[in-house]
Amino acid sequence: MLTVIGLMSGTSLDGVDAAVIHTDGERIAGAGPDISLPYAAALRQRARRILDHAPALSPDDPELKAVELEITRHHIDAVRRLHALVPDIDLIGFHGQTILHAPDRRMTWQIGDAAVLSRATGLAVVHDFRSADVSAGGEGAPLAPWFHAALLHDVPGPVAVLNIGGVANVTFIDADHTIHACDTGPGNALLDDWAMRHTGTACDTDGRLARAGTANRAIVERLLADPYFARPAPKSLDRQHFATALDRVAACTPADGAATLAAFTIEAVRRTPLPARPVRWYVCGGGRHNPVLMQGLQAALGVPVMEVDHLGWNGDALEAQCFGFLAARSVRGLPLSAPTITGGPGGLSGGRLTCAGLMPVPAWIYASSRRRP
Ligand SMILES: Nc1ncnc2c1ncn2[C@@H]1O[C@H](COP(=O)(O)OP(=O)(O)OP(=O)(O)O)[C@@H](O)[C@H]1O
Ligand SMILES: CC(=O)N[C@H]1[C@@H]2OC[C@@H](O2)[C@@H](O)[C@@H]1O[C@H](C)C(=O)O
Repeated sequence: MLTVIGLMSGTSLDGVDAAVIHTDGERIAGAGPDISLPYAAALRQRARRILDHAPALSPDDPELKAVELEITRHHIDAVRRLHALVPDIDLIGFHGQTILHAPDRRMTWQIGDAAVLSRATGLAVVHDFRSADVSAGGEGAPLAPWFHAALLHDVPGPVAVLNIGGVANVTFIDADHTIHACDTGPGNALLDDWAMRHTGTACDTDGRLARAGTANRAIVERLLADPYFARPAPKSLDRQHFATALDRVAACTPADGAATLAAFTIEAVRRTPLPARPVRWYVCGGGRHNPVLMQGLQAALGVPVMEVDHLGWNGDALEAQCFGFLAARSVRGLPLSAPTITGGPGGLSGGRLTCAGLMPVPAWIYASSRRRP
């Protein structure tokens, strides 16, 4: 078993989540402490501008480099705090910040400097988890299903795990424990942008705005006419894929617009084609704190919908733990790709190892059964 710090900076751009996990990339022996370090509003805005302009940006763009360094600094800070609590860390799993995701153009771009993180912490870092799959023709996402399936190994299927982050993604585990996955559609990102526009807050806290409004069903149907929803899984999304949805609700009152965007997220989940009907849905990600989304999902799905916390999981640390787990998979050469998860070839591993902080490289890395893509 390795003791790994997993790091995630999600599409909501709210900050770094960091968590310690004990794992060999197949089983999970336990979890350690976790923390979240929020980005200040100014950094969120700068990161958001980078994300909005990413398709046209050069990798050497000075503002991109400055934001990348600032984001890396937050990750270093998060690792140092956890390392002080758990001294025997073997490895870091560093997702970075996705600023662009276009698998159809064989492109996925996560910023964050793994060499700087490794040097600053003295730890080996696995990063760039999605590129190998995308290069091989896969979606490069979602990757969390590997972790969800490991956590659910003794839970009878069919069940679904729904992650409501900026984008939402589902892991479906069938009765025979085969895994199917895809991004379902928007998560919180549109609601966050709408709330910022109308209330100046980073999200529709506790669904207060949406609860006061009425969803415009005609607009929801038009939004669901996006070709993404007709595509079969596996499939994945860029955070900005549905950005024009905000124009479609522009004439609504703030409350009705929020209710309509919440209904869009819910209806996209309901219409996601799955191999069988889950008997239960377990929800993780920040969207589970929004009661309008949770109650709407319960009504739409017609089977129990509960927070993953009911399973004893830590719903707020889950993605960070996941990238610790995936780092352990990576150094062991275990698959990160699968035809029914990312659409990439079965058996393909992923992630890149950087040991800039270590001289010599720890022996266990060579002792493990690493197979590089
Ligand atoms: N009390 C709350 N009420 C409403 N929404 C909330 C609340 N708490 C968190 N959220 C939502 O959760 C979001 C953060 O979720 P999360 O941390 O899962 O996102 P992420 O890690 O960026 O996502 P991704 O899975 O896309 O990488 C916030 O942007 C907000 O929309
Ligand atoms: C490209 C990218 O960063 N995708 C994220 C995003 O956030 C949610 C959804 O879109 C999912 O596909 C993925 O993250 C999770 C952790 C995943 O890979 O499973």
